Amino acid sequence: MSGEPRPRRSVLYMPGANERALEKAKTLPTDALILDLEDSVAPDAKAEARGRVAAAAAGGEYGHREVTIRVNAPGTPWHADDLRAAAEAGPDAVVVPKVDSPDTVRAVEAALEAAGAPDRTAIWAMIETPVAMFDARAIAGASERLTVLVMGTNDLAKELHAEHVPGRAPLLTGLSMALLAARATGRVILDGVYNDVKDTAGFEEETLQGRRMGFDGKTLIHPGQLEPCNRIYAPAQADVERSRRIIAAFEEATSQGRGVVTVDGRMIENLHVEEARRVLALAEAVAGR
Ligand SMILES: CC(C)(COP(=O)(O)OP(=O)(O)OC[C@H]1O[C@@H](n2cnc3c(N)ncnc32)[C@H](O)[C@@H]1OP(=O)(O)O)[C@@H](O)C(=O)NCCC(=O)NCCSC(=O)C[C@H](O)C(=O)O
Ligand SMILES: [Mg+2]
Repeated sequence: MSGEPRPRRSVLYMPGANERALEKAKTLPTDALILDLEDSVAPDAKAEARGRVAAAAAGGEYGHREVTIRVNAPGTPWHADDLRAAAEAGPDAVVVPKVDSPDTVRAVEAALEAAGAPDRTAIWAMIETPVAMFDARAIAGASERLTVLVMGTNDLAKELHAEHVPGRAPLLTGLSMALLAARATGRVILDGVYNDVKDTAGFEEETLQGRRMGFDGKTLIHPGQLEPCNRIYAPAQADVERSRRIIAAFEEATSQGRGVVTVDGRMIENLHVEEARRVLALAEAVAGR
């Protein structure tokens, strides 16, 4: 289920109880949506939000946007009902918070299948606890239905007793461990949210940091974060042109029996050509939006 260069530059959370936001999302330039039943929904509003979110996901009015439902965490009173409702709605994915072990993934998979979830409904696992960091590779590889890891940097900071600081030094170990797990298992991985919705410069700095680390996209909490996020996670025109030059130069070199060449003064080998092809495929997929 993974491996396709499907753009997931921007993945916007919205509170499942907020009807206006659910409606507004149909026109927002986001690659994917997470209709939230967990932290952004008060306990008294959970049941109503569940029905609202399931109807929105089943309604099929979100166009190219992937629609996912974030259920409440395993062990909470709402988890089983959320999974059943999500399975019946058949979204693109069910986002599971606070996944701490491969057994949790398998239990979610079994519950979705027992409730008749279609094959197209993937599992996205949130990696947001210290325990999950140490088991990230086993979690990521626990099921073929699991296609995406999602960083939960608010919960991670809370669990670590860490502060949110520019550069995210306290979180870098966890971010890197989850990234290694995603790449080791061929999964997509999304960066965590930036809480200050008015701080555009801070948001851009953190988004660029995530892209440079290797994330495939970022989770967001406000429509104002969409434009910079889509821009930063799309290959820039200069990268596209350089990728084309790399492929052309390497093809010419190999036709002459050489396995290495320079482009713009830098050594290019087969591995750089693979990366150039990945950039072009992503640019093409983004252009198709
Ligand atoms: C953060 C917010 C509470 C800010 O709300 P508000 O002050 O009302 O925003 P604005 O007035 O600027 O809103 C302008 C318009 O945009 C719409 N809007 C706002 N946010 C969204 C959204 N997320 N999706 C869709 N539309 C949105 C407003 O309705 C306004 O529309 P209009 O009236 O037509 O002008 C709010 O942005 C918000 O609730 N964000 C999402 C919060 C959320 O989902 N949190 C849970 C996920 S974060 C998390 O838990 C990560 C993880 O688990 C971890 O551990 O890190
Ligand atoms: Mg969280």
